Amino acid sequence: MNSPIAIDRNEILKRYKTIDKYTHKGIQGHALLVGGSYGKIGAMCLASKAALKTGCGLVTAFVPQCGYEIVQISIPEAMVVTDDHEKYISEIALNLDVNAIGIGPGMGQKMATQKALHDFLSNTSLPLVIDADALNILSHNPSWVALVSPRTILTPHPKELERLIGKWYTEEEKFGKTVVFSLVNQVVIVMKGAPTYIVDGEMIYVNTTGNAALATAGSGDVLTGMITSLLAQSYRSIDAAILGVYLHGLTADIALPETGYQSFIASDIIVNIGKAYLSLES
Ligand SMILES: NC(=O)C1=CN([C@@H]2O[C@H](COP(=O)(O)OP(=O)(O)OC[C@H]3O[C@@H](n4cnc5c(N)ncnc54)[C@H](OP(=O)(O)O)[C@@H]3O)[C@@H](O)[C@H]2O)[C@@H](O)CC1
Ligand SMILES: Nc1ncnc2c1ncn2[C@@H]1O[C@H](COP(=O)(O)OP(=O)(O)O)[C@@H](O)[C@H]1O
Ligand SMILES: [Mg+2]
Repeated sequence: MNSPIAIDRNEILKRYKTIDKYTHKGIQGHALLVGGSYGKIGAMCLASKAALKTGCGLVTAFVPQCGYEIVQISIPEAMVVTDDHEKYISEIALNLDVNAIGIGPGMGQKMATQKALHDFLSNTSLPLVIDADALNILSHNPSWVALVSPRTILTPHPKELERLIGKWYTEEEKFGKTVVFSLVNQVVIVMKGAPTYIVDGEMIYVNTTGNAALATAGSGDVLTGMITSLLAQSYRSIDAAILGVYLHGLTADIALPETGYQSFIASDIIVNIGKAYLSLES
């Protein structure tokens, strides 16, 4: 295994793009977030708001009908399109001009949702982030991984990674299997944890920001929104993954003196994205 490249400020400044003075929301990128189910619409609220705060121009959330008012009221800046089903996603039918899609947070794994994911993957070649239940559905249906477009970003936590690649017995075996999965399927894998590693074929990166405050409900959902936003802003997959993971961790480092480990919640990541960006400008 190649020794990992540290994702530090230097690596970030090689990739970070400042905003053009004359940009407008129409060219700043449109991110679509797909997910949510009854009782887990919050995951989509977090992902959608994080996408907006990471800088894309437009965000649309695709949720089951029970999520309509929740997302509209909690994030007035986001647009909402609903599935035909009340409580879970049953068909991802939309006719929108978007630049990137993040799918999975809070989505559940109902049979109809599984079929919806299958049909969606068969029909999209847009830049994509696959997280949470969308990853779990792929683990249940391994042949569907072949439907995933090259350069797609997968963001598993350790349990989701195990479901995807199978059990490992040593760290070396875990990385070996992840590298093979990345090479065979041509995907970028964000191995979330402490620390987070990013695997792009044989290239392995290790993040240097973040702390245990991030061990809180919804912090992965926020990361999905952030990376999807960066993809929508035309960052290459590997750069979106690297920059998203770095900024996400940096928010927790910035907030820690005020919140401590215990009272930091996923919304605090979103609140501190601005300060994380500003620290790149100074
Ligand atoms: N407000 C909302 O709407 C929210 C909605 N959410 C949505 O809920 C759905 C289910 O997602 P989920 O991740 O909670 O469940 P699941 O895949 O069974 O994994 C849990 C198990 O994985 C493990 N594990 C996790 N991290 C680990 C680590 N760092 N290091 C080691 N192990 C780790 C750990 O396993 P254990 O160690 O207990 O065996 C843990 O018990 C999903 O759609 C998500 O988006 C949530 O985001 C919450 C907020
Ligand atoms: N102890 C920790 N130190 C640093 N980062 C952590 C720690 N625990 C969790 N994280 C980060 O928090 C996020 C958790 O993601 P995930 O488990 O998908 O949360 P959720 O599904 O609740 O949104 C990941 O980005 C992970 O790297
Ligand atoms: Mg998660």
